Amino acid sequence: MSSLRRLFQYAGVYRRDAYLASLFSIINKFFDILPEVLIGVAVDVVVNREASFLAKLGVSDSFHQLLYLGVITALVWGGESLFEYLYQIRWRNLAQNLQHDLRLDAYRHVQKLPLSYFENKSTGKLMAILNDDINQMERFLNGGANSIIQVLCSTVMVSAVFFYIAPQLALIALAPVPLILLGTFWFQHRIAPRYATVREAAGVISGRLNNNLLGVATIKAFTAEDFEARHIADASHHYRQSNRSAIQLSAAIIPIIRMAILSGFVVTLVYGGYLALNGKIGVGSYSVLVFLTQRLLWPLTGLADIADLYQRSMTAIERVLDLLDTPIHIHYEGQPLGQIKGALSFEHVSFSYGEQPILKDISLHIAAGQTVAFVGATGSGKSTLLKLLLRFYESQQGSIKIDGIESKAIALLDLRRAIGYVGQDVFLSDASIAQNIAYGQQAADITAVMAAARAAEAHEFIERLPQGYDTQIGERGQKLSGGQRQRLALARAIYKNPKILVLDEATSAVDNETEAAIQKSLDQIAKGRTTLVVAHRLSTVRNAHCIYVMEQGEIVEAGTHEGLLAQEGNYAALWRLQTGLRENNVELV
Ligand SMILES: Nc1ncnc2c1ncn2[C@@H]1O[C@H](COP(=O)(O)OP(=O)(O)OP(=O)(O)O)[C@@H](O)[C@H]1O
Repeated sequence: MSSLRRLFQYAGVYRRDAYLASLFSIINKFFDILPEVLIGVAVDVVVNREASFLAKLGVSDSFHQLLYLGVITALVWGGESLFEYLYQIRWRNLAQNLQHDLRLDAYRHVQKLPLSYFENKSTGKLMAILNDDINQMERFLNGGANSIIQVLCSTVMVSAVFFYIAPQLALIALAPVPLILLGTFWFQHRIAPRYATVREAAGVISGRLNNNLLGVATIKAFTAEDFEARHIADASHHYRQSNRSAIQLSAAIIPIIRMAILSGFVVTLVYGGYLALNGKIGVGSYSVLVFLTQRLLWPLTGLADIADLYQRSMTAIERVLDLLDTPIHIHYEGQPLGQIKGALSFEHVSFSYGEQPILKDISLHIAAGQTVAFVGATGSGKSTLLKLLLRFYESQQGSIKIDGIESKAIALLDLRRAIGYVGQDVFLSDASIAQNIAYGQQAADITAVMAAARAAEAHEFIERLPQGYDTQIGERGQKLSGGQRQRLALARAIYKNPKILVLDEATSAVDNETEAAIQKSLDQIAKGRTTLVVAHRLSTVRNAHCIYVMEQGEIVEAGTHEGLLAQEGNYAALWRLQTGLRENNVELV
């Protein structure tokens, strides 16, 4: 029940809707049961005529009694239909509203989680929760909730009629009900973990599919189709197995409950018939009881089905609510960041993703408006340092300051708004080029978009595209070349017009000539901004005010290009290597 309680708490604003929907379900059930009682009254009319129940109410003529009965029946059916319509509308709209809220809340929450969360979770599994699991709720609220209420109602209403007509018989006929309810609870308890395994397995399939669809070109290039198909087959097999185990239990419950029902039905049929034969109850009452046993006990077979649906939905909802309860562990709040100059300082910053230290006691100061570069061996921690600035991760020791303000004290969104970032993995949306450059803005300022594209040396290639700035670039920008994608990412950061520009290998995929052109515009753009650049090609960073050479998480050399050459250290050796190869016309770097 705890999942249902959690769902109720979550759906607080819809409580009124849920109560109304439940009320309509109850009224509908009331009308639904009445025809059986009316059959009894009809039998009573034709058997007892002037001595019938209706005659006692004052309708003495038998024919009039029948007419009277006909009108009541029409009203009852009309009422049943009306309230069926009303409860359907309420429950189904409630399902849609709740699902919509839950989907948005879950998505918003996921967006706030730290990057480390995503590194430890498969995207596919998250997709399974955000999509499939949330959709499960619709199934439950569309039918399940109403069915539970109606089964409970019919049990209460029919029991009342039973006790009114034949209390002894009622006790015997209803004896299986508690057993059925207990059995259903037991079943629900047993099947819950099996459904949890099924949902997990569904998440794994979704994860694998997602991974493979993203890597379809690699799969083809390595002719790994069969290999990957086997992976999917394994995941699908696991899904099938876990479902099989759930099905085994789920399929047994209805036949078992039916047997329990059978006992109640046989008792009413035989014992009730015996009472009628001996004149202890009337024929009309007997027929009402037989019909009502049907009406009472049959829906109880459905109870198992409902319990099954309930458990499946609750397992899914539990996963969504757990996701919503995942602590964010990031301080979004903080002091607002007004207009900044862009001075940066790293003071004794140390960081590790896990056990292994990645950055060790880094201290450096970047004056506002300066351009600095980080170079060095792959894996030495350059990107990590930039990510700490954006607070993708929080440093374990030391502090990073912007204009002297501790970055952890700044409102996170303000901090990120002040920084234009081009990461190593360019992410573009399935939208037009203009929308990608003006990313995150409702309306793109096309003049500014073009200016940013010019600065990133992207304008020419964009103009050559058939639809220019309106060209749709496909999912993740797959219709563009790697270099074109990078230039769009750069244009996007420039369009943002930030005080701090962070470029992590932002031009690694473009040719030397384009890079030189970008370099020229960047020299212009960097004016009045603090720019941090990570690059492997040293020629890109030779004009920086300061170049930091990193090795295994430490800054081992720092200075201007000329200064570092004069030091004759790692930088000078790397420079000679890169330019030496150039002199021999080998374009390797
Ligand atoms: N999210 C992560 N979780 C765990 N370890 C990570 C993560 N990101 C990077 N690392 C590790 O941290 C180290 C530094 O990585 P980083 O990306 O900062 O290096 P880099 O100097 O930018 O390298 P490159 O020049 O290849 O881009 C590497 O050993 C890497 O394996």
